[in-house]
Amino acid sequence: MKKDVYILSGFLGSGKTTLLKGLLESLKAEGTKPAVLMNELGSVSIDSDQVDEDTALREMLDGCICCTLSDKLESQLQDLLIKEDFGVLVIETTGAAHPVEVVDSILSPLFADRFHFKGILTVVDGLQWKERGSFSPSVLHLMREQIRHASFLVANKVDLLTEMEQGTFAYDLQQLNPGASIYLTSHSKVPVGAITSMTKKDHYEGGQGHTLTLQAIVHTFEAEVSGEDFEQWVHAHQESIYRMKGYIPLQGRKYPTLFQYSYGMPLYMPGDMNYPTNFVVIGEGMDRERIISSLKSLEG
Ligand SMILES: Nc1nc2c(ncn2[C@@H]2O[C@H](COP(=O)(O)OP(=O)(O)OP(=O)(O)O)[C@@H](O)[C@H]2O)c(=O)[nH]1
Repeated sequence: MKKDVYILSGFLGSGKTTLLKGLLESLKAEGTKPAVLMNELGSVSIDSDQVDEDTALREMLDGCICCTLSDKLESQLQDLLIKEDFGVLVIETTGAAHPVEVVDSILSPLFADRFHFKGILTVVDGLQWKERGSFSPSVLHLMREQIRHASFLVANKVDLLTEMEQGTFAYDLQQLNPGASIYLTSHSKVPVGAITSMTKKDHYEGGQGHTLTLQAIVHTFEAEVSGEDFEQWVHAHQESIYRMKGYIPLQGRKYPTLFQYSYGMPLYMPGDMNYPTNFVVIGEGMDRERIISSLKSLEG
């Protein structure tokens, strides 16, 4: 059975670890075995003490999961799958991470049959939000991105806001991400059922084309495809697709070819094994059925 994966995002100090602790307790109380992958920017882990010993934990220290550690993330995920018994995986990103880059690894063709990506939970600190004018434009941009891509928003630290400020806070978040569920909380207290039932709001599978909504589509090639046809397909779709990756069974090659595409750059790497021929595309405003049928039509 596929394991559910949640990505925990939110700016530094917003209340992610506080949310994680509560979430782990609630999952265990309802009989689900969680595992945690924790990323911290520093070389020493601080938050891992918050996870009890009977929860499988992997840590990625001294760098950000979304850039320098992205290869390591894949190996940590493999390791968890091989060695640990769990039903749900929670990945806590650093406050500086762009969550979409992490989604990218989860949606790796390697894990298409193993993980079910449930969505991004973003914790927002109400006080930080109120005083966001004091942050640099790049930090502000990151905060907005973390909010925009969430399936579920935890509007935290409302104990530090007046009622009027709480209303403005919720309104601002709704404006930035109208598709997300929003919970006003203090100490990140969210009922676990609200989180586990957020699948239907999951933007990453079968999204309905909201302009700010990212979708991921997975296609498994059932037959070989011509390299030339595939190249043309990529060219024709680069407007709406940000990221593509997967193992393509190209004609004339013994093993599927690893294909990577990001920011307009395609890259082909000859394969050396019979990897599953899963192909993942991530973009906005894509027509899922057309994408799948056009990929199928490449199979000769
Ligand atoms: N007043 C108040 N404090 C809170 C609330 N939620 C969390 N805190 C405190 O805020 C601090 C940061 O909380 P964490 O849960 O560690 O935040 P984080 O997002 O994991 O922090 P980083 O890992 O550094 O990014 C801690 O001291 C918490 O006790 C809240 O709702 N109200």
